[in-house]
Amino acid sequence: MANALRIGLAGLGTVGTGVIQLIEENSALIARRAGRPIIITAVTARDRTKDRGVDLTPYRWVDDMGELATAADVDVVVELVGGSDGPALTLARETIGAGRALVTANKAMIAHHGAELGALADAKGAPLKFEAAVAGGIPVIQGLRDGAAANRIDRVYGILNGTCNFILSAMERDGRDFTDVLADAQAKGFAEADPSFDIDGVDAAHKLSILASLSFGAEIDFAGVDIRGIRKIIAADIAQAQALGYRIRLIGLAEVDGENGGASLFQRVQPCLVPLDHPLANVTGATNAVVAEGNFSGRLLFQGAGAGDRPTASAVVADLVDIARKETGPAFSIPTTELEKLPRATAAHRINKTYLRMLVADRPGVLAEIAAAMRDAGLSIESLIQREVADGSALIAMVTHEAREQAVSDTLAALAGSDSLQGEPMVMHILAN
Ligand SMILES: NC(=O)C1=CN([C@@H]2O[C@H](COP(=O)(O)OP(=O)(O)OC[C@H]3O[C@@H](n4cnc5c(N)ncnc54)[C@H](O)[C@@H]3O)[C@@H](O)[C@H]2O)C=CC1
Ligand SMILES: N[C@@H](CC=O)C(=O)O
Ligand code: NA
Repeated sequence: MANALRIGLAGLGTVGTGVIQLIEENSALIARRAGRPIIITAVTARDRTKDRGVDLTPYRWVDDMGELATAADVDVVVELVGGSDGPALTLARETIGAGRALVTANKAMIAHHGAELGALADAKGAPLKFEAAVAGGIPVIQGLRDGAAANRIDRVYGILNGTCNFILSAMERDGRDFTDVLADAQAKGFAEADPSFDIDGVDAAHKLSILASLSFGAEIDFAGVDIRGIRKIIAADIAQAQALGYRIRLIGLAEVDGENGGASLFQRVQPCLVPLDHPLANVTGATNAVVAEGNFSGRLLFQGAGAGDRPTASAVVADLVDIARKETGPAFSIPTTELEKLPRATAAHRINKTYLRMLVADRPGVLAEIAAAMRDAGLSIESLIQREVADGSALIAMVTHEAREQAVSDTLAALAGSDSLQGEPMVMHILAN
């Protein structure tokens, strides 16, 4: 058998220890499929003495992470440290700069620096692979970059954050409290080091910007993602959504918009109401799902575990198998320097059905005031639930007919400052089938 592919592993947390376990447990199978053994030679993390439940004695411990970039006993660096900048980025630059392959699960780094790293990797002929960075164990990067390579894709969307999906589905199943479920997701290793990245939609936006680039051949534009997280969802939203025939999911959606004649890029992460008969409504727990619409393939649905040690390790090692087989090519779907810079699309013309939830003063005339604001903006109601929630307060939850986003903004602007409203209205779009 050919020479082993030798791995320098940076980061020994949830994903890093999963990679060690996978390479140990499936070594014979991996060697057969890769055409040569894949072995770990050197490892590094913050704390050498920590008990991680894996035996590190077969591997050379490296104190200075940067050493892996040029170490003589390393062919591929696997970066599982995290963080868009800092030591992960330095390691990535030095590794690729040295003409060496880099595998990473770091979506934050790819979303922010993918253009620079991809261009460097392409120029150096050094593989840069990041299957684990989007939707954990689901082979969606490979699916879009290779499997759907012959298609024009104009729309990609899905459930891209395991932590949020775990929280939303536990809240809907058990009526549990948000913070209580977040602690569970953290204990299972799903959440980011800073869980606000999950809850506030930033992690999903990192992934969406990478998916959009792969799907549309566009430059990554993370700063262009309109991001809303799940913090403002209350138990009543989940209950009302269910009563109206929906489930709430955090959805990332990217689309090539032709509204202004030329192509522009629309990217948004937001909680949406998903109709019960939509495939994404039944995606529960830390599962992710990505839908891509190819002009010849039709609708593709990728679904599987989006987070956690074993599924994420599966994606990391799949990248290593590709490198061992020398099946590489450019970092993105086309050479990085040829990715098109698409202008950002505006949203006012977009048409949605919309869920609006308002906490209001429970007194005569309030519903009429809301209805008048909606009428003036050209927004009509498809269904509505009103119930008293506390002395003097009522909750109104409604789904509108399809309307331009501008009509919803106009309605809310007309109601802003009204003393009938108690707190900010919650706005969520209905995901179209
Ligand atoms: N946990 C998950 O389910 C998934 C995580 N990812 C990504 O994988 C990467 C790793 O995530 P986890 O394993 O969950 O993180 P983690 O926090 O469990 O592990 C991070 C590891 O990096 C080491 N590290 C951090 N800063 C360091 C520094 N300055 N010097 C040396 N070592 C340092 C830590 O000691 C630890 O061993 C992140 O980029 C994350 O976004 C991607 C997909 C799924
Ligand atoms: N924190 C992320 C981990 C995987 O990317 C998530 O919850 O999806
Ligand atoms: Na993946």
